[in-house]
Order: sequence, then structure tokens, then C-alpha cells
Amino acid sequence: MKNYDLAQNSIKTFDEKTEIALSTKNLQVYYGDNHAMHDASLSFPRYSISALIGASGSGKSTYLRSLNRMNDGVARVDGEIMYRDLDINSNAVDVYQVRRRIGMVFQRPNPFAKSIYDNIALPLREMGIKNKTEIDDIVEKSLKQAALWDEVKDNLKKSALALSGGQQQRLCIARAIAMSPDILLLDEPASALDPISTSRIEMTLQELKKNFTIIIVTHSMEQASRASDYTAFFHMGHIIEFNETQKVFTKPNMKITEDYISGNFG
Ligand SMILES: Nc1ncnc2c1ncn2[C@@H]1O[C@H](COP(=O)(O)OP(=O)(O)OP(=O)(O)O)[C@@H](O)[C@H]1O
Repeated sequence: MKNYDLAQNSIKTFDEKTEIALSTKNLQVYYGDNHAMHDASLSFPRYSISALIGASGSGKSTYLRSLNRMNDGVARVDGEIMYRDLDINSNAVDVYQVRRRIGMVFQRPNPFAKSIYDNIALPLREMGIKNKTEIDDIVEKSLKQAALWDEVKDNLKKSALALSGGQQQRLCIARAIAMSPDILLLDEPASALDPISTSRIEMTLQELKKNFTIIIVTHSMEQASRASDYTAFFHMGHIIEFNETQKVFTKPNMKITEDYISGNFG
């Protein structure tokens, strides 16, 4: 492994005019004695797609899962996570409210073993929405936003498990956006999918960023460079660089970033 000076990281600070959807300040994550995330300070501009890239074990998922408190009970998370002037890392903040505002889609599609319709309707009913017309409207709108409506509109009562992997993942995206979050976190959402399904997901994300702020972990350099507006490069639990994707991929500030994206790493 080459020696890189990790103290010299290069985090772009966004100018005051850019609206920030979510930011972290000095975020530290510990799994027992394992200090897995060091001093992570990042700001995610609203209505953009930010990609988190880096080698396996660099801390991307650890960081992502901290953003909507999925690490509660799993790891100790210190530092601030600022959302609308509120530090949502505080114990005083209701974690379920956090997850309503900051939704998550996982690596493997995980629809409920229910109908396509119920996958979206059940969480809405649990949230207290009882009116059938209102639920029908949200089901239709979220399936349209997730670019799945045309494929399933005549079969809403069909089991979600009968859908293809790519369709299941778009259903999971629809289920997440039905809760009207501001921010969507996606942890390698296309890694289990074929290239055509991956491209559908990427096209869907481009549409979704008009209404949501998206933060996505990806192992694919191609996906990060094609689909994201901003890229953060992670290395051994540190965020080394965060900038416009085009700059990270064409003229990174840090040698270690350049080595990683050119495959000349380790
Ligand atoms: N639930 C957990 N319990 C204990 N340690 C964990 C847990 N999850 C992650 N870690 C540790 O935290 C560090 C960062 O792992 P993390 O999964 O965040 O990296 P990553 O960059 O997302 O990797 P990958 O690309 O392989 O998913 C590793 O040392 C890992 O072993």
C-alpha cells in the first residue's frame, strides 16, 4: 500500500448561496474499539445526486447509515448531522421522524411479501393515512416517480415477489418516496442488477433529483461519473475529497483520489 498523507484532505466548501439539504460536522463512528469513520464533515446540496465512492471497508455504508440513524444500537455515532437547522443525531430527536424525512433503499431489493399495491399502501396506513382515494393517489404518484407505473398499473394486486429484481428495486424506491422524504439514501441500489435494470435505476434517479436530494453509495466508477453531480471519495474511514463529480474525475485535488479512480491503487 502506498503512503498517502491523509491529513491533507480536500473538502470543497459550498458557497453560502447553495442550499444545503443535509450536512455532517465532525462525524465519528465507532463499532466498539473500531473507529470506522473519522471527522466526517460534508454538506449535500439540495436537489442533487452525491455519490460516495471508495474501496471496500473505507466507511461509505457506515457514513450513509449514520445519516438517518440506522446505526443506532449498532455503533456509537458522535458529531452533528444537521437537517433544517436541527441536529438529528441528538437523542431528543425521534428516530422514526428522521427516517420519514430521510428514506433509505438497500443494496438488495427487499419488498414485503405482499402485493405491489400493499408494499406502498401498508406503510401509509401505518402512518395514519386511512382515506382510500388518498392512498390510491400516493401509490400511483410514487410508482410513476419511480418509473414503474406503466409496467405494473394493470397488475397492482400481483405479488411484489413476482417482479424482476430491477422492478423490485424500483418498487422499493417507490415505497421510500411514498413517505414524502426530502432525502433519499441508496446503498449500492444497482449492484445486484443487470446493466439494463441499472440504467433504468440511473434514469429514475435523474428524474427523482428534481424533487429529492439523493446520496448514493456505489462501487462503480462509471455509475458515479455518469449519474452523480457531486462525489465524495472515502479512504480508510476518512473523507479525502468532495467536489463536483466532473472535477473529481477529471482533475482531482488529491493524488490518492486520482490513483483510486484510475485503478492505480494499493
Ligand atoms: N455492523 C458492523 N459491526 C462492526 N463493524 C462494522 C459493521 N459494519 C461495518 N463495520 C466496519 O466498519 C468499517 C467500514 O465498513 P463499511 O461497510 O462502512 O465500508 P464500505 O466502504 O461501505 O465497504 P463495502 O464497499 O465493502 O460495503 C470496516 O472496518 C467494517 O469492518
